[in-house]
Amino acid sequence: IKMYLGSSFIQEALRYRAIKLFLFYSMFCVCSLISIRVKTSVSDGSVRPSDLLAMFKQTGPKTRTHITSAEFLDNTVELIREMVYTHSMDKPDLTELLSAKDMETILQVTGCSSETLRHVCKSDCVSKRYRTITGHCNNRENPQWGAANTPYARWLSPEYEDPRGAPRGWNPQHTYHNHTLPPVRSVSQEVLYTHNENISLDMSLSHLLVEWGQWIDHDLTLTPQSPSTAAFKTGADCTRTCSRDTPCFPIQIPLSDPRTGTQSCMPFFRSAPSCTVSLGHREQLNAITAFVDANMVYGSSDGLAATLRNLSSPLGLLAVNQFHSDQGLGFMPFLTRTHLTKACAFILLKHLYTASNAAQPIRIKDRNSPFYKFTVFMHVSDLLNLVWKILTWDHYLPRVLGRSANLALMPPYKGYDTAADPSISNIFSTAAFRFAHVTVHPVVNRLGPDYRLSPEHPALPLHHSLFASWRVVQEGGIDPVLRGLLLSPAKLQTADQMMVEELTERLFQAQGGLPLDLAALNLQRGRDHGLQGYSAWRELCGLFAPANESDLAGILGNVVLARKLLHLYGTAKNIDVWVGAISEPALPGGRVGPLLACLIAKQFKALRDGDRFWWQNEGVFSSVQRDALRTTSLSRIICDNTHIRLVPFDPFAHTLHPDDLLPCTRIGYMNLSAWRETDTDTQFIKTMFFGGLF
Ligand code: HEM
Repeated sequence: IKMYLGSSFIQEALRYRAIKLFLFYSMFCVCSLISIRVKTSVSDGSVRPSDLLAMFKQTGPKTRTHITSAEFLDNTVELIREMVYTHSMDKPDLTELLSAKDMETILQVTGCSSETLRHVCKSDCVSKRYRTITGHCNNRENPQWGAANTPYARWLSPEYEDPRGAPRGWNPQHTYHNHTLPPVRSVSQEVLYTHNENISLDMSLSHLLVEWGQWIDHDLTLTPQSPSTAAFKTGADCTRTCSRDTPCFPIQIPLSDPRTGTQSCMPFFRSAPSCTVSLGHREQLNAITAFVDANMVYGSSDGLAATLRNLSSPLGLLAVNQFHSDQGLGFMPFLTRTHLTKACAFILLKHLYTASNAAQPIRIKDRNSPFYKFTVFMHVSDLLNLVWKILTWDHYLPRVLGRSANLALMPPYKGYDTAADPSISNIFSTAAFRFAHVTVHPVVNRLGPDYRLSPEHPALPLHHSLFASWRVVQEGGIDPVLRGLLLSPAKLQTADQMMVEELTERLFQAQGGLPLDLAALNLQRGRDHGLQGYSAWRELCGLFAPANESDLAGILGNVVLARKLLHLYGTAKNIDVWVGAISEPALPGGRVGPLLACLIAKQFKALRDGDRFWWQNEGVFSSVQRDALRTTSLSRIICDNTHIRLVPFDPFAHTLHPDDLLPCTRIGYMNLSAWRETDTDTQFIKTMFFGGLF
């Protein structure tokens, strides 16, 4: 017989949690309002690296509403667990304690039921023809699949430190498979650390390929932090004791670390939880659509999409910056006040914005122009997201996976598969697609029109280029940077040169404050999301799990590295999956080993097969249009949207010498005549979208 807790018990928990949450958020507002540190930091040029990271993960109002509900739910569930907890009851299972009706009440009061509500999909001709900006209803039977503000998919269940979802390693003494987890910073120092000088180069790949990966990533994943973290940043976040009620999970600095003395830990804030109906384990959410739909250009919400468009014309073009241009070519506009949150927890951003004068263009000399967004690709119109896909699947992926792995893992397209869930998986965003962090070169070269280093704009160490969009405006526009990317090779990933110290020792340092460490962040993020260890992921991919040092040395092709990892982790089962995966030697012709190839291909295959609007799907384009699309090239895009007149035939391949470049006149155009519309089509669009106004 089931003994449920009963409604009054649940009501009590909800009431108590609501009050606590209210006080919690009010406290943030007060803390933030009295904080003059952030305000002044804008003008004196010292924004803390952790503030920049939070800005990096900045999200819109829809995401914030979702997170607030999810945190309320998370807190309530925890309170119920605490209230019924006894020592004999190790893992109170809520489904045993709550009736279906009580669960529904909890979901409703917290707001999670409306967040997880099934979307009703329209069936008019517009929805048959065009994707929604939020990604909903791409799959009509499962409208949430791939939509913005939905939880990441889990390909393997998470393993947290406790039923509530405490991150792995929360208690450093906690053992997994009879071993404790090493501090992430020790792994970063002992396995990943690489001097900036004398790094090996990948002489067959341009650095543009690496940047393309990051660009695509911004189309696929954005994991928000809890809004409440803004308030923690206003205090001495690193030294404060983080309790289970606070979303911080600082990265400890081991005694052997050169940072000891200046820093006792690095700030780290947990990813926000997401609303889940099952009240099971903690999940994280993707704030943007999963689909490769160029949402980093067009937005993932109707509100943002509208502000990014030039609504004064019927052409559906993007809005351009009214104050600055790249020698006649448009930059994206500055963010307006409406993009910024009114929520107290995001007051940090508000301070930054107010300080840089909302009504006026941000003074670009200010070197702190985080709200200034630009991209060379913005000149390109709606065809762009198709071009995106072709460049990614046909040009980028074969180089990352290697030709034969690409053929094996990405078989030819067979049509839209309604059973394929295109949602981004947690492992992909938290570990697999971060593989490219180890291919980032520590220097940003800027080249003049003749593709030679220009004395006017010398090469920059990477940390001087991050969050320095003002440089593009003041130091010659996008062209010198793009030429640099075209002619510079990528960094080669090797077992003894993993991640450059620009990223492990100087991340976001240029703005002041103690720098972050990207390797440590990746590892800690994996633990924050409860990702299982290396061996479990190998097994998921049908690869054998190493049982001892010689197995691991065999897989990694390197005894020293295997020994180092086992010295730190004790067992291959515990190796954080990101570091285990990047330690595997690359497959022939590719840049990743077997585990990463499996995980990356699985994700991209799901994105292709589970997208109703995939360009090869019957009925999306005519065969003439498909043939035209295949002739697209990144070189042509560069020629059409910059002042660059000499380009490589294949911009993802490394070009050794400027003499090997081709004039733009020799780069073919995509034939757009296949898109010429009939009068009926034009009339249809005018009526549907503009009510016949134009
Ligand atoms: C200069 C180069 C880069 C820098 C400075 C950089 C920095 C960062 C930082 C700070 C994070 C957040 C870390 C955390 O707190 O969890 C991150 C996340 C991530 N990065 Fe990079 N990254 C770079 C290049 C790349 C490239 C080339 C790729 C892929 C090809 C990539 C893929 C990702 C992914 C998938 C995430 C997770 C995003 C999310 O879910 O929100 N990054 N990166």
